[in-house]
Amino acid sequence: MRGAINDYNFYKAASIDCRLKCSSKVDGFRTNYTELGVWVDQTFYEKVIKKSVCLKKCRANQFRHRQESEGEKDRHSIRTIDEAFAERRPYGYLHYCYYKLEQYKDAAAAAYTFYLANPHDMSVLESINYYRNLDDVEVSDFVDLERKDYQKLRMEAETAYKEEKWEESRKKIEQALAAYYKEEERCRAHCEEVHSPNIFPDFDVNVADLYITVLLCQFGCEDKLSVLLKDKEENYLAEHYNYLQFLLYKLNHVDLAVEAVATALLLNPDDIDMRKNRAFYVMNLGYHQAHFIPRKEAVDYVKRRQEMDKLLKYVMDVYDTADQEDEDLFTTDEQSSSDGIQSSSLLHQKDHYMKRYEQIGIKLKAGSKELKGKLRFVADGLLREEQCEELISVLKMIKPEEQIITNLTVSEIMESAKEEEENEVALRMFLRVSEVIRHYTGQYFNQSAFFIRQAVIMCQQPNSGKDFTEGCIQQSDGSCLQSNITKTSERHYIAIIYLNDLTDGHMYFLDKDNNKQSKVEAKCGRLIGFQASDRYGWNGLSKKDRCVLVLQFTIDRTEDDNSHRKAMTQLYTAEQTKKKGYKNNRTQMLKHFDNEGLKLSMNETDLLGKDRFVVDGMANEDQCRMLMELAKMGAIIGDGYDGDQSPHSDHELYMGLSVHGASKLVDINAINKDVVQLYLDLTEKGRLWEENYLNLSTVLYFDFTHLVCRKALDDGVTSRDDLSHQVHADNCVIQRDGTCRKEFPAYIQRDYSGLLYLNDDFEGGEFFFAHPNQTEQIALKPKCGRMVGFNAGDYHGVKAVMKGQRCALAMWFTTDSNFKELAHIKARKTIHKLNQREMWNSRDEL
Ligand SMILES: O=C(O)CCC(=O)C(=O)O
Ligand SMILES: [Fe+2]
Repeated sequence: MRGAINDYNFYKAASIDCRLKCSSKVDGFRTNYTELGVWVDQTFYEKVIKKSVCLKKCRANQFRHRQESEGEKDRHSIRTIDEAFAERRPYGYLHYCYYKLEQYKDAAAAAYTFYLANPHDMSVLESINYYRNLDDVEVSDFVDLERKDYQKLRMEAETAYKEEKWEESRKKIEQALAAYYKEEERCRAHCEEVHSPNIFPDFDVNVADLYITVLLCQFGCEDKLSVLLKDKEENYLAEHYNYLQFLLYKLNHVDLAVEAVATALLLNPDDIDMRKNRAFYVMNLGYHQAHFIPRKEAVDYVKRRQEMDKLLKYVMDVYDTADQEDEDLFTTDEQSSSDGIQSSSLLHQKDHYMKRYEQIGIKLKAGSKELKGKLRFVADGLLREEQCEELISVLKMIKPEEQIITNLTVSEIMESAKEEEENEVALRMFLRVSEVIRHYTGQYFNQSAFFIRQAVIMCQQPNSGKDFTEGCIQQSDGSCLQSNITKTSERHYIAIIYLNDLTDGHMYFLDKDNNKQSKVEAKCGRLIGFQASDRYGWNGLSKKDRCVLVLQFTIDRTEDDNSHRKAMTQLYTAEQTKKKGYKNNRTQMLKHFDNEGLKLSMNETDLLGKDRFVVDGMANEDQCRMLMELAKMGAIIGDGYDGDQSPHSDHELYMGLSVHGASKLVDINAINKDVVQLYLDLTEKGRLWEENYLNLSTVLYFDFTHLVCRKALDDGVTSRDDLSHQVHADNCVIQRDGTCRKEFPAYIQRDYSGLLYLNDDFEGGEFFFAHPNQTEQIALKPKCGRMVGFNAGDYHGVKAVMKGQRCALAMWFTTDSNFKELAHIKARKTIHKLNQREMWNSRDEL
């Protein structure tokens, strides 16, 4: 029996070897059309003939020393034998023989091998139980004698994985994959072997019929191989890439991990976990759609299976049924229209995104017509004023030395961010903004594979720019316009974003004779997109620095600059380490607050909702008065609402002062620094309370902080049925059906909200929580030092302020450090600087 198994295995392996060898040999042939006449597709039949010759030779050679049995010539009996071996029937006999010979270890292995293919066979189960109870048989004796390399390696990989030996596991998984693909190829070759014809009565029909049988068999290879022990495993092959992505991530090969994600999703697009992984790489590590390219081996595999599938479907639909002679397999409707679908969906996608961008304030201002060039556009609203200022100040901080042109790259900010927290926040913003610009520009130009090639912040001093007339037309990198434009720049695009408003120093597009075609004025947040081969230049500057953010894009993946992803990864890792070490010392903190006189007035039970609280004593009367005073002096009407003085109610005046605004006022000496210090301290106290009271396991960051007043207008209206602030949630848009959707233009990054009230000398103005149908759930009256906190997704509103003015410190928190409000750090720095100056001054006086 052992001899039979050995013989069979040899026969099978040798035949497959011959087939593979001969296939690869004929695949290399170029067909000579004159050799065989024109009555058939020569390429195909010539290959068949040559392969047949090769096979005959190869087999004769392989089986030289073996006797060819009668059965070898009889395909039918070969198939029967094949089935018997596939079901492992010989092992059923084998284990019984060993049993009789009292070789129990061998018997155990044979029985186990048989059992794996016949798990429902009661007698073999009994035998296994019997062997298991024997003294000289151990668990390790139950081995699968037919186990293939690809299964063995996969098991070893899983063992290493469980033991957290990442490198070893990765190596094994890669080997398992290589072994799988090899085994699958052999499986397909074997299909040809088993179903090969040896008689040709009706040549064409027979060849076709037989080919279909082979095809069916080959298509089944995946199922056949998707077994580790005895049961078929779902997504067997895809699982390898699942392991791989985790291992590669652990081993810090993030680019390769991304490739594994793409491959896993190619093989199993419905894998929810893998989709989440993809989102993780995009959100946290700076990858985008075009980076997710699956491995070639899997692409080929899938393509081959699709082709087989298509052919088989064709067979089902057409070949077996009717006389549709003209049916052409290779120009099906699906295929001919697919290009059309693709391009129209790309256009559709562009429209979709452009609308979305409009909702968040990014507006297209000019296109090719206005700018007089095919691929050009101008859009506004890419950056807010404070973001423009921030990017400029980062440059000035890192490179303070005076230069005509100063450039700052992502890597340089990354270096500086290691020491300065402020620069870290700026770096996050820079990366976020660059990504938006990349996506926007790519969408505009209908390029889905769009990569950043280079990104710099650049400032140029006044009067250093040469005008057109002086023979140098300056480009975004400070060089002069070249007359010979290289061909390579066709695949490059440029985006220039102005960081300041200027009355001069505008950009011009030029024709080939350097005549001005169109002009774009400088304005913070204005984006100009165009092809790198376009001719453009700047007017000489006269008054202020001209600062811009310049992004160069490429559609060639090999030119993709990875410093953005490196920076994102660095930030993410640092954040994770910080989070690990982070333990909020809840009890101690709350005790400290208790000593300070803070008192919890209402908890989540009182307030009818999880994560809600009201705490009193957060500020004393003096502190409230000082902040009311600050609001009176510094609050801007319509702040945060584009200057709209009554954004919520026509009968009230709305005004606000952000931390950013307050810090600007101290900087120009318009307000006292101590009151800004108080602004910072009280909001920090509120933040700490909320983080500790809610017992959050992560840090709460400020996302936005606003000192806000709502003042009843003296408009003679005494009865009102409107609200001071309609029912809303702080991080989502309430839908008609009462659900809330986290989408633009809501501030979806906000996780928790807090309001610290400063006064109670007004009428109306109660805060209330609301039901999904927007009716009142529970209301409370503001007063000095009272803070209400809640989940930013909770529905709430403010009743009409009937008389007087109602002020509060509004705080919105996020757990996402990417949105950390930079102004708090900045304001502290400014105050620190002023304190130091004061100290020096008082020393001088002594
Ligand atoms: O001032 C209040 O009590 C609430 C204000 C509010 O909900 C908001 O501005 O989002
Ligand atoms: Fe709100």
